Order: sequence, then structure tokens, then C-alpha cells
Amino acid sequence: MTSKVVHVAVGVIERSGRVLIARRPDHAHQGGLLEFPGGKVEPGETVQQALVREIHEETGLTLSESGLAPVITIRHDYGDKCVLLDVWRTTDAEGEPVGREGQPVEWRCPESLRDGEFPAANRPIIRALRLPAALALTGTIDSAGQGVSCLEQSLRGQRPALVVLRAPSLEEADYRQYAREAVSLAQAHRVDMLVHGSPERFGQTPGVAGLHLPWREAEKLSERPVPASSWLGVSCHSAEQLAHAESLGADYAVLGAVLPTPSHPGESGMGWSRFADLVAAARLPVYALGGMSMGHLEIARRHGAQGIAGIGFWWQDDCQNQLASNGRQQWQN
Ligand SMILES: Nc1nc2c([nH]c(=O)n2[C@@H]2O[C@H](COP(=O)(O)OP(=O)(O)OP(=O)(O)O)[C@@H](O)[C@H]2O)c(=O)[nH]1
Repeated sequence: MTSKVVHVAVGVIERSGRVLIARRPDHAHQGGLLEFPGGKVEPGETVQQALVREIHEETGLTLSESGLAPVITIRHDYGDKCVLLDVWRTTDAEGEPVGREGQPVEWRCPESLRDGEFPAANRPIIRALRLPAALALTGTIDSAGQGVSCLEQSLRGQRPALVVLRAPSLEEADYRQYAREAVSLAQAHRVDMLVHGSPERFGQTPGVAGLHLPWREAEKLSERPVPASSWLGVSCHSAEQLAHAESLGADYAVLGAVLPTPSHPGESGMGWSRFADLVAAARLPVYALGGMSMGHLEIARRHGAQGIAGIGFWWQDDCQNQLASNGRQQWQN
């Protein structure tokens, strides 16, 4: 274990749906691999100031500090060096990039980025760029048929990028039927659907985009139960659970409850400060769960979250129709 932590400002510079990638010089630490441009934060600098300086030095692009938004922080020990990658994104870089230190630079689609092309610490950054800002969970239902019609209605109202099909009240056979119909509905709406529950459910649902493990399922596992090409999420409530999710190779975790929520009456929630502490120590994208509306997205991001997760802000069942039609907010990626 190395003790000194090097604080590194890392920039995800986005333009027309692509991100700017550079190649690290062969002689540098993690040399020859791809990277997001950036560099060490110098004493007396804020991370935003360091990023504006580094990006200009390396690529000639001009960034504004106010145009930077936090993505994720990752602490990683390479054995010979311990880094804290402080990752920020911007869409308003000015100029055309050139490799001013002789390094090749190119624009790439986030979907084309492969883990093995980058230093190991970058895996969560690549996940964070592909994951949406809002993770939608399906609401309580009594039957597969009711679930499918609520899902259809909800997808017609809004189209989240990623939906977790949660239905704890259904028997196994009913869940299987629900999942099959839900996946074809999701495909028609070009939405990625994840089954919620055991790894068997993933195997039994053709066309599903991934698996979301409740903690009771995650704790039984010691390795990733789905291929790298599918999503894996885990519900967590503590630092130990987040560490276990990471050891399973999860692509994201959901952490809560952050605020009081109608689904858990009488529970106060951990609050944003505790949430931020737990996220700061985690090495995967983390969604805030519990009492979330789209209006909480900004505060969640400020506390290190990938975004928000929940039911109430998108799911339309009979009691929520009124709410949804009164004030629908746009989904953001
Ligand atoms: N810029 C950048 N550094 C990364 C990424 N991923 C990652 O692990 N790192 C690590 O973070 C550290 C950044 O150092 P750097 O060499 O880019 O910083 P710098 O330009 O200030 O370095 P120098 O002054 O030593 O030349 C290196 O140890 C590098 O391996 C990434 O995506 N971008």
C-alpha cells in the first residue's frame, strides 16, 4: 500500500456525443494506455483551476471553470502510486484539440471505450459515462398484467434509459411472465430493462439488459454473475456493502435511503452528508435512493452521486396519475 495520494484532475470533454481521449506517453506512469486528459493538482490550486490549466497545456482547448460538472472521484492504489482521480465533465470546451505534448488525441463514443485500453482506475469513469442520470425502478403491483399496463403507461409518459423491474410481491412464475412481457415492451421503447432479484432470473429472461441484485442476493455471491456486456447493479446501505458490490464487478450501486420515503415510513434516512462520505470511499458509480424527485438531481450530483434512483418520479399507477400529469419533468442523461 502506498501512502501518499496524488490528486489528479481528470476532464471528460464532450462534443456531439463523443469524448476526447489521449494516449499516455510510453515512458509515463501507465504509459501507452489511453486516458482522459488531465494532470496533477498543484499546491494552492482548486481541482477546477488545475483542469483548466492542464487541458490547455495538453490540448490547447479553453475551458471555463463554471462549465465543469462533477462526475465521480476514484481512489486507486497502483502499488507504485496511489491516485485520487477527481473527474469532471464539460460540454463547452472552446477550440480544436491538438496533442501539444506530442500525444495522439481523438474523439470517441463512450460506448466504444474498452476497459483494457485504459489504466485500471478508469473502469468506473467509463461506466459513469454510459449510465444515465436517473435510474428508474418499477412500482408496487398486484399482478403481472397490472405491472405490464402500468409499465406501458409509464414508458409512454417518460422514457428513462435504464429501468429496474422490481416486483417483490410477485410469485416466481408471475415474475417470469412479467419480465418477459416487460422486456419486449422496453425493447419497443428502446429502453434497457434490468431484472431485479436472483441471477437465475437473468438467465430466464431472454433479451434482458442486465441484473440488479438486492443486497440479500448480492451477499451470497463472490463473483460477477452476468457477462461484462450486461449491466450489473447492487442495492447497498453501508460502506461494507459498497465494497462488496465493487468486488463483484458491479457497474453501479444504489445507496439509501438518503431521505425519508413513503415506502419506509418512520425511517429518517442517512442524509446527504453521510451519503457523500460513503460515496467518496466507493469506487463505482452510486445512485442516491429514497425520497428522490428529479429536483434532487443537482444536490445528489454535488454529493458525488451518479444521479438519482427511485419509483415516485416516473412510475404511473392509479394513485400517481394525477401527480405525474401535474408536473412532469424531463429526463436527462
Ligand atoms: N490524466 C489522467 N491520469 C490518469 C488517468 N487514469 C489514471 O489512472 N491516471 C493516473 O493519474 C496520474 C496523473 O498523472 P499525469 O502524469 O497525467 O499528471 P501530470 O501531467 O501532472 O504529470 P507530470 O507532471 O508527472 O508529467 C498518473 O499516475 C496516471 O497513471 C486518466 O484518465 N487521465
